[in-house]
Amino acid sequence: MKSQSAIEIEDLVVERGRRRVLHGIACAIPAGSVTGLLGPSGSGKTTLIRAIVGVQIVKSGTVTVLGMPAGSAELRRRVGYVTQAPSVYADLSVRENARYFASLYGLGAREADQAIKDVGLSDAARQLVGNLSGGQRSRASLACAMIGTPDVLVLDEPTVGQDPVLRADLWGKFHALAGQGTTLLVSSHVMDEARRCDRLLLIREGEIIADDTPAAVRAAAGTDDLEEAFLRLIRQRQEVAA
Ligand SMILES: Nc1ncnc2c1ncn2[C@@H]1O[C@H](COP(=O)(O)OP(=O)(O)OP(=O)(O)O)[C@@H](O)[C@H]1O
Repeated sequence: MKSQSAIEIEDLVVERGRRRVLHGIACAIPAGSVTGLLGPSGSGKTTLIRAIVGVQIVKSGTVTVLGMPAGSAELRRRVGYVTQAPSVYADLSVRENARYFASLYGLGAREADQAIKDVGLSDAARQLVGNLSGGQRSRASLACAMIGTPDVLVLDEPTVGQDPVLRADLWGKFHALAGQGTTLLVSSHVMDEARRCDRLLLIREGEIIADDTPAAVRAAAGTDDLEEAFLRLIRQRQEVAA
């Protein structure tokens, strides 16, 4: 059976600062999976994410999330979004932040503490967020976004600044959430993270150049190395265009 799509994008065109940055993107992101959005800096990852969470003005095209137009009021509680800039209160402790976000969902201390544990921040739970390292702060944001188990969780470069052990733990957590039915879209410009995804969307200069499983991307490019595969797919496109 074909898995249902949680996010569907058709002919999406976005202009920023009078420059076209997404050129007619079309893709479908299956429900209950971890999809990696990978591409170089400036390729349009954050812009695409902004369109999915409904905060980006689009020139044309459609973005449908859980069967509704992106940005619909009903999606607010069902879609979690972690931006690159931490979105937690610096003058509250990690625990106070988590409990505050839990209260918005009618949840309590138990769920808040579990989310803190899930991102490996239990030891820092009493610290003010303003006193944390950058990597710890972004994990605090992630914990708050995971509370309430949204149906769709969109994470913009969530593993930047994390050490390799924590990165592996976080990816484990992403897959556990997907196993429970959450659809995750995780952006990264680190190709090493691509192998950890169920599916990949490779984006370059505002165009999708691959939308498949890591294994299929490797096979299409004829290499086991995903970074090399990305380069080969770019070259293939350039040859076709020439
Ligand atoms: N507010 C803005 N006004 C004008 N142009 C913008 C704005 N924000 C981004 N851009 C441009 O849009 C393009 C896509 O940017 P975007 O932030 O989506 O890329 P990205 O892939 O997320 O990059 P990074 O990995 O560095 O975060 C870039 O060329 C960028 O310069």
